[in-house]
Amino acid sequence: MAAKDQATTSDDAIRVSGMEFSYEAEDPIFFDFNLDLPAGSRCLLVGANGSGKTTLLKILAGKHMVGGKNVVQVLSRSAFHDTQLVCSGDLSYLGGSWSKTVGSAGEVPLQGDFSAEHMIFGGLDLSRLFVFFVVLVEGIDPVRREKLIDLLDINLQWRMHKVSDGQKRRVQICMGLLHPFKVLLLDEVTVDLDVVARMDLLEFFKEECDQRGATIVYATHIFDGLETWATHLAYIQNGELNRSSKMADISEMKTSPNLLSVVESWLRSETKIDKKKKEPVPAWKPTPFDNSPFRSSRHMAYYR
Ligand SMILES: Nc1ncnc2c1ncn2[C@@H]1O[C@H](COP(=O)(O)OP(=O)(O)OP(=O)(O)O)[C@@H](O)[C@H]1O
Repeated sequence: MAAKDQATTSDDAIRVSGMEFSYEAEDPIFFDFNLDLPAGSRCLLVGANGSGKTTLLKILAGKHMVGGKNVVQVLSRSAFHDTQLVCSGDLSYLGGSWSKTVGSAGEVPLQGDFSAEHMIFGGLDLSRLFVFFVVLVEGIDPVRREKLIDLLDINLQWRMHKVSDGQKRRVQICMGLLHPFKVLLLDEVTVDLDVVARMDLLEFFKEECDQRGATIVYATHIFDGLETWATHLAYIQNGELNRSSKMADISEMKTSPNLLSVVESWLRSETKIDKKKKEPVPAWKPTPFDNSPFRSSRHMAYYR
């Protein structure tokens, strides 16, 4: 699926070929990185802390520019250059911590009078609003909105400055899902949710992919219930795509169908390799013999 030399198909929702990226004045995070995902897939993005998951999701969301115009394509359009991808709501990114203003929550496309720009210019701070106003975005299918409000158990009378982190997160997720996205990028968004909200949300995502052909990439460290949820898995190690395949093709899952143990074993062996690489070369220590006229090569060899 992901190999550079493997032919991509026209129904790929995500296509990354030969991508290189580095943060300003830093060593490259990605070098010649390739990933293809077919429309309708639900791909888990796994990897150790700092391996590059968030960076990759942000690149797919068009938030970071990479060299070359068609290197990162979402729905056959350039993720960075085609701003309509996000503005239309076809591409939605949900991640990071909840922010108080629409300006930052504007990762979610808001339309109509409640547009992100309008709110920023108005200097309006979402944090004191009734949730009712936050989710009442114009041009949204009311049935879909009701479904999401019900699914996420959102009380429209909540005041944003008086709700818990998990409740804020539910509102953020609701806003991000109001528009029927075609590609959804999720960066560990279920972390504040209780188990019922999380499982219901995963089921909703599954329906979106199965019924509408939407594509989801989900970076997470929480694997409960994901064995049967995901269709694909991409494992990033230090900016390299270590594995990328259909879930059904992961050989380790056939012997132990427990995703947590499988990923844990990958990360543990990765840590061992990294530790070996980092093992310091024993430093040469000067000894009393070094300055002695009687020192022998045997002594020197012993101390080095
Ligand atoms: N704004 C930045 N400037 C410079 N380096 C950064 C920046 N953001 C991330 N990095 C570096 O890029 C690498 C990948 O970070 P990234 O956040 O993509 O990892 P991650 O896999 O999402 O990690 P985690 O599982 O901890 O969320 C890390 O080495 C990190 O230090």
